Amino acid sequence: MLIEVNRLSKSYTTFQRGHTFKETLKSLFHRKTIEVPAVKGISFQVAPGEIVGFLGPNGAGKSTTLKILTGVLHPTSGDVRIMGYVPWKQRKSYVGRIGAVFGQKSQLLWDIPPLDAFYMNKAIYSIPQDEFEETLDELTSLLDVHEVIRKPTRQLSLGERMKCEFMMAMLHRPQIVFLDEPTIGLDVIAKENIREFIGKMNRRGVTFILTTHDLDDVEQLAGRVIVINHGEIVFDDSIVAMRSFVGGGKMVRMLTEERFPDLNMPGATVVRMISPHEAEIELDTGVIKINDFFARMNGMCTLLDMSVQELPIDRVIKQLYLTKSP
Ligand SMILES: Nc1ncnc2c1ncn2[C@@H]1O[C@H](COP(=O)(O)OP(=O)(O)OP(=O)(O)O)[C@@H](O)[C@H]1O
Repeated sequence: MLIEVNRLSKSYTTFQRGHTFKETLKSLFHRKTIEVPAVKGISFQVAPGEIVGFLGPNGAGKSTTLKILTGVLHPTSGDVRIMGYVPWKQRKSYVGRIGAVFGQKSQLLWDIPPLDAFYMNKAIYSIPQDEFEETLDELTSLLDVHEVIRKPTRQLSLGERMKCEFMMAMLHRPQIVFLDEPTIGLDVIAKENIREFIGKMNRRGVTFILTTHDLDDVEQLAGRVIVINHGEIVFDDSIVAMRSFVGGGKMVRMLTEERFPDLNMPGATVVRMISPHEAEIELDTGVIKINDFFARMNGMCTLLDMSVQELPIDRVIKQLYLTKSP
C-alpha cells in the first residue's frame, strides 16, 4: 500500500475564554485549557494510482488529516506510513516525494513570475537541469501557460494562478499529490482545465488525495470517496455506492406562473423559496418518481421552467448521516 493510516487521532489544545468581560479578564490570569478532538482514530489505506476524495462538512477534520499526511502537523496518536515514511518525522526527505496544492494558500510569490518561483523549487528539491527542463516544457504545454508563467503572479487570474500552483507542486515529479480545495473559486472552464490535468497526471501513475466541497470534483475524478464527520470516517467507497447508499435524491428547481403551490406530497420537500413563484424542491425518488412528481405538479399549476440536478454534496452527506444513525 502507498498510504497506510492506522487509528490516527489529533486533538488541539486551546484556551477557554470567558463569555463576560469579568470571565475574560479572569481567564487572562487563570488559563484553563480545553482539548478539541479534531480527528478521532481514523484508519484507511490508499493504493498507488488511486484518486481519493475526502469529503465532509466544515470542521469535520479534513484539513487536519491532510496536514498530518503532508507532515505539517504531528498527530496526538496513531500511525501513518506513506511510501515507507512517517511524514512528520522524516519531513525533509518525505516532502521531496510528495506535492501539495492548497486552494486557499499560494506557494508562488506575489511579485515575481511563476517561472522564477519554479527555478527556486528546482534549487530546493535539487532537480537536475535536464529533468527540470523536460518537466517544465511538458507541464507548460499540458496546461497551456507559455505566456502566463512569465507574468508577475499578482497579474494572473485565479485560474491561471491555480495552473501555476499545480506546476509548482509537480515539477519534482511527486508520486503523491495532496490537494485541499483545488478548484475553489474557479469558473467552470478553469475547473474543467484543472480536472483534466489531474486526470492526465493520474493516468501517468500519480496518486491524488483531495478535499473538496465540490461534488463535481469527486464525480469527475475520484474513484473513491472517504466521508468524514466529527473526526470519524462514516463512509469509504465509490461515489456510485454513496449515492445508492443514501437512495436516489434529486434537487428540482421550478418556476410557476401562479404563486408556487403548497406541496403536500410525501417525498417532495421545498427546501428554498427563491421567489413567490420559484422554489427548490428536494425529491426522494425512492418515495415519489420524478415522472409522478411532474404529473402532479402539472395538475396543480402552470410550469414555466424547471431543472433537475443531483443533490448537492452537503445534502447527500446529511442523508448519509441520517441513514447511518441508529
Ligand atoms: N489550530 C487549531 N486550534 C484549535 N482547533 C482547531 C485548529 N484547527 C482546527 N481546529 C478545529 O478542529 C476541527 C477540525 O477542523 P478542520 O480544519 O480539520 O476541518 P475541515 O474538515 O478541514 O473543515 P473545512 O471544510 O471548514 O475546512 C474543527 O472543530 C476546528 O475548529
